[in-house]
Amino acid sequence: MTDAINNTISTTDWDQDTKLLPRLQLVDEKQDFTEQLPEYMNQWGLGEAGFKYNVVAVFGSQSTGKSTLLNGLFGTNFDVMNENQRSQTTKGIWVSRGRGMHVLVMDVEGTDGRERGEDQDFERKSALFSMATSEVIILNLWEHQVGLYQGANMGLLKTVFEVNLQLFQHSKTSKEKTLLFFVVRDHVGTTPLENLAKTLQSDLEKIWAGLSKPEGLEDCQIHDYFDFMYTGLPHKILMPEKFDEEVVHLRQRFTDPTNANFVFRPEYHKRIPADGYHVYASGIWDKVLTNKDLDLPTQQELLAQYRCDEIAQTAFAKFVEQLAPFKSPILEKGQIVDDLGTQMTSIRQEAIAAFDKQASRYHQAVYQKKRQEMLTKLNTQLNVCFVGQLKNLYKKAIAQFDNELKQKLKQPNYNFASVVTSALSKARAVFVDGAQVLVLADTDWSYQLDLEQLDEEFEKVSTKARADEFKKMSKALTKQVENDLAEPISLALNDPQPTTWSTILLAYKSTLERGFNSTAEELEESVVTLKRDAWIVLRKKVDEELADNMLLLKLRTKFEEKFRYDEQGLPRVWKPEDDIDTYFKAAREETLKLIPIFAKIDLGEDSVDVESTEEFDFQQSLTILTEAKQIDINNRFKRESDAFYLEAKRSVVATTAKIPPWLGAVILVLGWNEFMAVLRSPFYLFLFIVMVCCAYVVYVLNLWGPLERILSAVAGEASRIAKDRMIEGVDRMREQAIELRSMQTQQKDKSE
Ligand SMILES: Nc1nc2c(ncn2[C@@H]2O[C@H](COP(=O)(O)OP(=O)(O)OP(=O)(O)O)[C@@H](O)[C@H]2O)c(=O)[nH]1
Repeated sequence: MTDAINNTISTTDWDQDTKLLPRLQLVDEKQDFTEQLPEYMNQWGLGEAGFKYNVVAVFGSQSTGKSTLLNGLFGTNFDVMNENQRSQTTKGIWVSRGRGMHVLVMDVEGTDGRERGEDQDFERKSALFSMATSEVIILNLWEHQVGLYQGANMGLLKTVFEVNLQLFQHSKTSKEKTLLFFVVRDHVGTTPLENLAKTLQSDLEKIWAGLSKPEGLEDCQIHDYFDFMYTGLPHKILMPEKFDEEVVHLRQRFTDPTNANFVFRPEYHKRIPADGYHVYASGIWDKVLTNKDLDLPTQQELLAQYRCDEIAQTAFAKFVEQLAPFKSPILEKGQIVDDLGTQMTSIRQEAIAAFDKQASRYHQAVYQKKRQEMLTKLNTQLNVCFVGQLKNLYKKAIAQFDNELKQKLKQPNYNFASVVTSALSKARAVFVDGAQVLVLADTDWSYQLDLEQLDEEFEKVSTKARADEFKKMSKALTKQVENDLAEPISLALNDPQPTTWSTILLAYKSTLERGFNSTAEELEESVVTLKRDAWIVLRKKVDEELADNMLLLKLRTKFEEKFRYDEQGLPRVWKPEDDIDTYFKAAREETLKLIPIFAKIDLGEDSVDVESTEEFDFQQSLTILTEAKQIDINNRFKRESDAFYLEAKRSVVATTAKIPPWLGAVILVLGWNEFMAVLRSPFYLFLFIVMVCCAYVVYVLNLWGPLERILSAVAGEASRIAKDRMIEGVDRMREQAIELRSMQTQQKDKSE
């Protein structure tokens, strides 16, 4: 701020700035404030001047050569009264820029205006306005007016002081000073300027003392608010050259900061940035017109608020424009903008810089407040992109995790846990790296919640993958167990021994060892389930093998082995002297002893690591046959074995049913003739030998059974055919009988 004020004036060369400067009626006769000031400020090249401009206003009685003085001093072209008409020329307030300098020059309508009559109202209003907007007030007065305490000028000065007190009544601490620059016109020189100044000064103090001061400002001094400067100018009409020379000399005080009497000292500056001057000036005039309380600090604050809002709006509009290209791909297309963090920072930086550039010149408290508001507004907009990009990063991370898992799990020889860990860390990095750079400074943005949610989502995906993996493994293991155990179980159960179950358990364990790969070990909780599943498969296989019929078959086979075969494994041919009952009992007892072996899986010394669940009871799974079932099987087997017993008994009877020797003697005696006839007849002998040979072959090849069946089949067929023939013959006979009877009946009818 200090630097800005130190550079309050910026001058260009008087001689080079020859372009005609346009002037503007700031307040017209109807007391309306112009709307063209911003436009003129730009034309005058002051729009962007910041604090580098000064304002001077001229006050004085009407037709005291004010416009002439300003035109001479500042190169302006305010209207000057035509000598012939001598009527008021300046109406309202006019403003222009000084030639070759950044100075706004205000030509104020003359006071005690004859043409306004007793209307002192405008004088007060213009005084208030000039005091509020200008750093230097030139008070123009004729030399002969000096010392006339009751004169028109004194009334004007009284007004100036009063309005000044009004302007600063609320600001007890900071008293902004204004320079009152008295220009004594037509200064002849007989009374030295110093004497005139003294007279004026004492008059001013008298006026000041006579003022009724506002509450709290009773003791304030005139010098608290004003600095004074006095100068005289020769008669313009009588001594034009001298007048012009003095004016040029006087101009130095307005243009040369190094001049000892330089008027635009920093402490007089109203600290209104040039771009806000029109708002400030029109606001002041508005207050002046409506006769509302006017105090400068409040006005400056109001101006700051208004202008800061305006500046913020412009900066914000540009910011929105710059942000738009990022918003749409993020929000509508779900894209991820790579350098979004950097882009957001730079766009925000640019907007803040644009705001700072102009707004920082205004009331500091207001500026800081508005800056904070602006920052919040920018951050709110940027947050939309932040949140959108986070969402897109979130989706990307999940998709990447899912894809990588699927791909890696398709490859051979993977380790599930390491595949999950690596995919997880990569996908997490996608989100975290992307999110980190999005968190802008001066924000409370955080992606922690999203990260937590993402972790949960990762967990869900990996749980699903784990479940799939488990299913896959379980299926493979079940198949393997089925394949590997089918044969050993079948073999072991077909040859039941006390060691049967330990053989089966051994096969089960070695299958499990081969079935679990490293992945299974990673899936700790699953291993338990897999073991259980494998056990269930084993149990199913055992059930199949020991289904009722299969079990009975096994028992029967075992029984047959014992009962029908001897120790050498040869089939037994029962002889009458054999003790079939004992053999039978022994074989049956031994076979029945197998039922308890089959009935329960005997773990023996082995231990099987299978955990029970609510649905599955391991201990119960060891029981294959319940007590009732065992009894049932027992009974059924006994019934079946009875058949073997009977068969054995029958075969003994068959072998013992021999022809008695006496019957041979009877046959020989009775059949001697036939026997001899056979021996004597070569044909019969041959036939006999053939029959004997056939019988021998049938006996040797044990074809008696089939032969018997063939013969019985042939006999059956022959009897059937004979039966059919007989039925046919009977039918035919019946038909013939019927026919005969009908013929007889016909003949009888004819004869009658
Ligand atoms: N005696 C004298 N007359 C001057 C001087 N300067 C200007 N005049 C004349 O005074 C008359 C009024 O000059 P303006 O410059 O129009 O005075 P003004 O104070 O701006 O007048 P209003 O704007 O009407 O109040 C003109 O005719 C000038 O020629 C001066 O230094 N001495």
